Amino acid sequence: MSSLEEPLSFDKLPSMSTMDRIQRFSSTACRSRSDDAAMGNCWIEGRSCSTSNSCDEDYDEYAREGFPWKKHTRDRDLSHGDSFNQRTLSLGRNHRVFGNVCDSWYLSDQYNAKCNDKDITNKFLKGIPKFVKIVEVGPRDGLQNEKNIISASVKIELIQRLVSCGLSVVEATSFVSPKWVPQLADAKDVMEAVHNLEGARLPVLTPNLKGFEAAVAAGAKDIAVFASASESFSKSNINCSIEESLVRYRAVTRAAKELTIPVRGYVSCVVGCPVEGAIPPSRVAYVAKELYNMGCFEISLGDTIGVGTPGTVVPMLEAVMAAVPVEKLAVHFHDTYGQSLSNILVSLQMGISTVDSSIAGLGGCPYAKGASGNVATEDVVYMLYGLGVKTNVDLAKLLVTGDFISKHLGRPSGSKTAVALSRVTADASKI
Ligand SMILES: CC(C)(COP(=O)([O-])OP(=O)([O-])OC[C@H]1O[C@@H](n2cnc3c(N)ncnc32)[C@H](O)[C@@H]1OP(=O)([O-])[O-])[C@@H](O)C(=O)NCCC(=O)NCCSC(=O)C[C@@](C)(O)CC(=O)[O-]
Repeated sequence: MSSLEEPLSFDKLPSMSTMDRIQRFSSTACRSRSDDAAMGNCWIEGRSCSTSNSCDEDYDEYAREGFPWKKHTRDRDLSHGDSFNQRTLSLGRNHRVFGNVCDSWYLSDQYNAKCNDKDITNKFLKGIPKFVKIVEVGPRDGLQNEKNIISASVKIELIQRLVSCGLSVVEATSFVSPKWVPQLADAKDVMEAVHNLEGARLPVLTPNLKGFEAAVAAGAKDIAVFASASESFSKSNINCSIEESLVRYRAVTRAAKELTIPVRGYVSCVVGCPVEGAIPPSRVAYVAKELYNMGCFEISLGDTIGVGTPGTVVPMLEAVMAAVPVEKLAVHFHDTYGQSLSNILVSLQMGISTVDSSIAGLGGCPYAKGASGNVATEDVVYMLYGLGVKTNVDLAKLLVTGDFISKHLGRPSGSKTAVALSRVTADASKI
């Protein structure tokens, strides 16, 4: 067995000190074009930076950009197509770590050689957006199902760390009944502590006007409402029918509009329901359209129990896209059957450019039996990097953040990328 295949113990997950070691081990932060060629690196459709200064310029250009909500539109307009270079991976000035590690370790010639073939790239990847907005749901969806109560201070630090990773949207908590979701009973404390954080939107879930008012009082500037395409799930999750929930959410969106608070809408069980089984795409489209019509600026389509495959996700998306513009849609996959990344890939190919994910693959809904964690943010960022899609998220910092919360929860990360990279960094430290 090679060292890369050796089982990994939890204590080998990347920590701050491991990342420091990587930084020391890495060569230059931004190699010349000729070096890139020598390494066989491949920037799909992209320009690679020629000097470390040019990398800094690239960084500055991004740092000057407007608020991340706008970034998506702007990036899609870029004609020079710089979709894949080191700044994509690591935007922090002092955190070019992972880009270097990638260069020397993970994206070696054998994995990259083929992507020089433009025909293949165009045939399979041409519909994919150049920029994907990641909506981090770890502090809310990721933690809501945890049995042991996590302190507000850990939640607050988690949110701060996630924002510092470059994530432009971090769902912070839920203003729901503490009897229904005890883990998030501290929503007020968490929101009051983070609401002034700069650089990211911090939406919170609100199931009714009571939750909306509490959220606003705690400083929330973005909210989300959550409906379902399954009657049974609606009943078990929010104790009302789909239609009753839509009535409540109309009241919430009206109140939010008066305060110019943006509202995101979720549709749960878009592929399957633990009670009803398969859900017809037309029902998902109906609920998505209702949320859109009441003013939700974005509709996130949740495969709550993670049963979807590209075979079921594509028809569902086709139905929804006939009712709601594709640029208003997001996808939200749980990884119960290991299908999330393939489902995300087909969603991107169909033009979706907003993806929900959760640090370290945390997650699960307390009212969806059998639901496992969300797709891990680290895995999504890694895949998007490989596709040459910009995210502006710093993978090195994500790894450290995933390590932080996994240690607090006392279990290994659910991110395959985090586990794999921890092996490599452990190997690097032995050299
Ligand atoms: C919707 C309710 C409140 C209805 O629950 P209910 O029991 O029908 O509500 P009620 O109006 O009869 O009130 C019962 C008690 O709850 C209180 N209450 C009422 N509203 C609130 C509120 N906002 N905040 C705090 N307290 C509230 C209310 O004051 C009262 O308190 P009591 O008088 O008994 O002391 C309840 O079912 C609930 O809180 N459900 C939330 C469940 C939840 O959070 N599920 C997870 C999120 S959804 C999800 O994870 C899926 C998603 C989004 O990630 C996408 C995907 O993967 O599919």
